Amino acid sequence: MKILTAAQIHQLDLYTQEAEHITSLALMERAAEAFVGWFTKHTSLQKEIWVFCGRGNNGGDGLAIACLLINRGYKVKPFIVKSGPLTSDCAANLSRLEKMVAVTSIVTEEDLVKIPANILIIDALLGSGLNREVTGVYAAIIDKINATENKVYAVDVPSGLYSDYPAKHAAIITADHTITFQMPKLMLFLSDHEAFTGAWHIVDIGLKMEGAADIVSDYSYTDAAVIHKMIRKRPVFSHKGTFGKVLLIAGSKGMMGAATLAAKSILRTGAGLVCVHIPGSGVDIVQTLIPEAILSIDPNKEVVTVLPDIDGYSAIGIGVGLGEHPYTADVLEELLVSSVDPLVIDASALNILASNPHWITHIPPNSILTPHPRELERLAGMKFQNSWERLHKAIEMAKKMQVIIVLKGAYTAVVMPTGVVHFNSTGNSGLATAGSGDVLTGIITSFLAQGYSPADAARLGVFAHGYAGDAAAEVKSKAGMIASDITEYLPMFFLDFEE
Ligand SMILES: NC(=O)C1=CN([C@@H]2O[C@H](COP(=O)(O)OP(=O)(O)OC[C@H]3O[C@@H](n4cnc5c(N)ncnc54)[C@H](O)[C@@H]3O)[C@@H](O)[C@H]2O)[C@@H](O)CC1
Ligand SMILES: [K+]
Repeated sequence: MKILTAAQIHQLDLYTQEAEHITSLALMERAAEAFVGWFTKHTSLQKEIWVFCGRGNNGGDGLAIACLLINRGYKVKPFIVKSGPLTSDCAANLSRLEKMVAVTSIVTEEDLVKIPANILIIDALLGSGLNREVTGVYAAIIDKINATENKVYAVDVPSGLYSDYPAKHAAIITADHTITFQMPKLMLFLSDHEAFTGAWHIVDIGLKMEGAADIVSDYSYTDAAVIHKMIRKRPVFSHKGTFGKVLLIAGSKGMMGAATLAAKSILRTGAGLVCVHIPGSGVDIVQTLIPEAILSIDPNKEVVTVLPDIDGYSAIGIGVGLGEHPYTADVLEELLVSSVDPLVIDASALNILASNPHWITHIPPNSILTPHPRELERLAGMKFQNSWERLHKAIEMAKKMQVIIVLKGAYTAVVMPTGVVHFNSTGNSGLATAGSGDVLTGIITSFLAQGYSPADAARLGVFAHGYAGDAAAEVKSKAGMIASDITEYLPMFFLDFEE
């Protein structure tokens, strides 16, 4: 699903109105109904609801929401900012609401009343039309709402947060839930914004998505629909060679578990065969834990010192648990120089690269690098001030290096060599556990070996990893799940998307 800017969404609104011969007021009513559908499912009738509405169409949504909630028996106290003129749809909903209940006007800060405890708040002050710093009466209301302990539900976006770029001002609603219309906005994906957005949820307001076909966006959201189109069925007439042969160069003394996790994930993702090149001391461990894997044994017991024969493999992954011994670094250099096809590069291999930045030119184009934020900082040779800077540095690096960067975290960003970014939709905080990255490397390498393009292998891999993590968390809990559970729940992904 494309992620559109506020201006592009407005374009889509107009397209929908024209295509369906409906007014903007009717579309606003749909948005209000979609919000209320979510809201009534997740709240009870018991608490009074204060609805704060601004002068634009976000405020119009708030007023329409208030009407709908009153009709459903909720006790509602609405407020309208009247520091200037209202948009026509906002005014239309205000006169409708005023026939049902008294609406308190807020013209200046003096009109603000004390907000009691134990109510629910709907924030419909400012939406995607925000185009300047928030000051004056809007800022005063936002501060007052944020100072209470009440649960806050933001309509479309938390008021004060721009949809497409970070805000510099302080007056931004800190919502518990953001109910966003039709598609996620770019700002919902930045970790620094979690305090403002809370948990966010997409509700369908029936915009005609074919109107977005020609709209160009550098950002997209990898949801289940995308994956259903991407994933291929396994052919009936197949043998293990059909599904690719993976070489994994991994492990060092004390970190053989990483090699095991990645190798097992390669197999659980459906590759036909995996050969793991490990130091000698890991043989019993890996052979016992994964009898299905073939071993290539390094002459050194503790670290990888020799590059095995790389011919005949459909994909090669390097880095998990390797350590950064100088001999191991030499192996990485040799692999980079002698490879033509894209590689999957993770963990120790990324740190070795960060220490040897001149090797970057040897990385085969379209290779997949899977750094977590700290590893990206080391690769970039700088500290990032915030997640916006981090994302933009990743885009710059992916373009410059002509590689795919999988920037790991909530909504993992898969950044293409073109600069296009695909945010992932699956996963939970339980994935932030030791070994989870090793599992991801295994999954991506496996998809690559099965003939998916590097771009698809990265997006599929990240989605499947998150999906398996969600399935694991349902049974084992977010805190209680461990990396090997992600591997064990990978079959859930294939049952739901391939079978
Ligand atoms: N466009 C449409 O057809 C639809 C829009 N919808 C709603 O409309 C919202 C967008 O509405 P608008 O474009 O009217 O904009 P907003 O309601 O977000 O903003 C209202 C007005 O506030 C002004 N403003 C901007 N920044 C300000 C600031 N810092 N301080 C004070 N005033 C400021 C703007 O000039 C704008 O006219 C969406 O977020 C969504 O909630 C939905 O009803 C669905 C349909
Ligand atoms: K809002």
